[in-house]
Amino acid sequence: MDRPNKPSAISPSGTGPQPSVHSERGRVVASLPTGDSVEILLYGATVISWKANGRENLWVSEAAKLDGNKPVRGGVPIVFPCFGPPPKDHATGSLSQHGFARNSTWEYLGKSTSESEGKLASGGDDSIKLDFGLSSSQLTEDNKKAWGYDFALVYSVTLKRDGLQTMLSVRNQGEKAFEFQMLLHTYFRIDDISKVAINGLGSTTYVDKVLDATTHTQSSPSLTITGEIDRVYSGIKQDTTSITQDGKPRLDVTRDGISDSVVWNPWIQKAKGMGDFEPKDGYKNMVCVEVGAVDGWQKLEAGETFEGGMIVKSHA
Ligand SMILES: O=P(O)(O)OC[C@H]1O[C@H](O)[C@H](O)[C@@H](O)[C@@H]1O
Repeated sequence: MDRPNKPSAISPSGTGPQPSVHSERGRVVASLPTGDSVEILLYGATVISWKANGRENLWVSEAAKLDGNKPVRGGVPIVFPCFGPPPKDHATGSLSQHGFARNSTWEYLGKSTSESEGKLASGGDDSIKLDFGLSSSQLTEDNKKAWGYDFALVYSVTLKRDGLQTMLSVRNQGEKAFEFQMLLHTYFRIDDISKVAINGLGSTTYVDKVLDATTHTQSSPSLTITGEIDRVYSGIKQDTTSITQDGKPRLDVTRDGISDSVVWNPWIQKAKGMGDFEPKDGYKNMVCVEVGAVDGWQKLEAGETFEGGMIVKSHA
């Protein structure tokens, strides 16, 4: 497949410590001189750790399978080409819930570094971009049979000193148009769900999958979570959805090229029902704020490319 970003060696600019990237045993770990780091499994191209300001920002279940047997319960699984159980009468109808991207093994395409405006005092590079690819030829025979389109995904994960950027590019390399949905199913780690508020979704319409699967409009600018929640917000006007903890900014999630978001917390009963969700009271320490294109379908004609992703900022 095409490699849009040719892997480059990390340039030894400046005199201070340099960013580092290690790739071994099915995972890639990158760190900045600040100590911020990101870790990605080739299985699903799942980001399983993102540390900034000395703090882990992603929640991963203690019982998550990291051996390629099951999508990871936590981190940032990639949902593609269908969200949820696919409708039987759609071209994705024979795929499993959330599609195959999260349980396929991706290829590591390489790294590149750059110096953004706020250059580190040490003079070193202050961002590392890691690219991962998945194309139709890498799918299992079953998935190829279930969704026989010629596609190429490139997932770019950029660790910057002021945040994490993830971007999914979907290219139709075949001759037939196809339809898809995509979502970055991010499990954020938080201290205490009872002290968290989610802002930036006011006046937005959402489908409430817990209540009645019908459309509602959020009246309050600030959402607090006191029980199971599974809402699909679409056509969000504000680019940024922010998570506050104890009234203080904790994480800002900015959508890039996409305008839908899912807010999910399984709460007590659903957490109990998931074999790979541990500890059982872990629902108090996580909230999924997922960005994507899941309202209807994105249609890609032959030769077309779609791009959508997020930029997340973690407050100290
Ligand atoms: O258990 P999974 O297949 O990973 O799905 C976990 C959750 O993903 C999304 O947030 C959906 O909106 C939920 O309905 C679903 O329960």
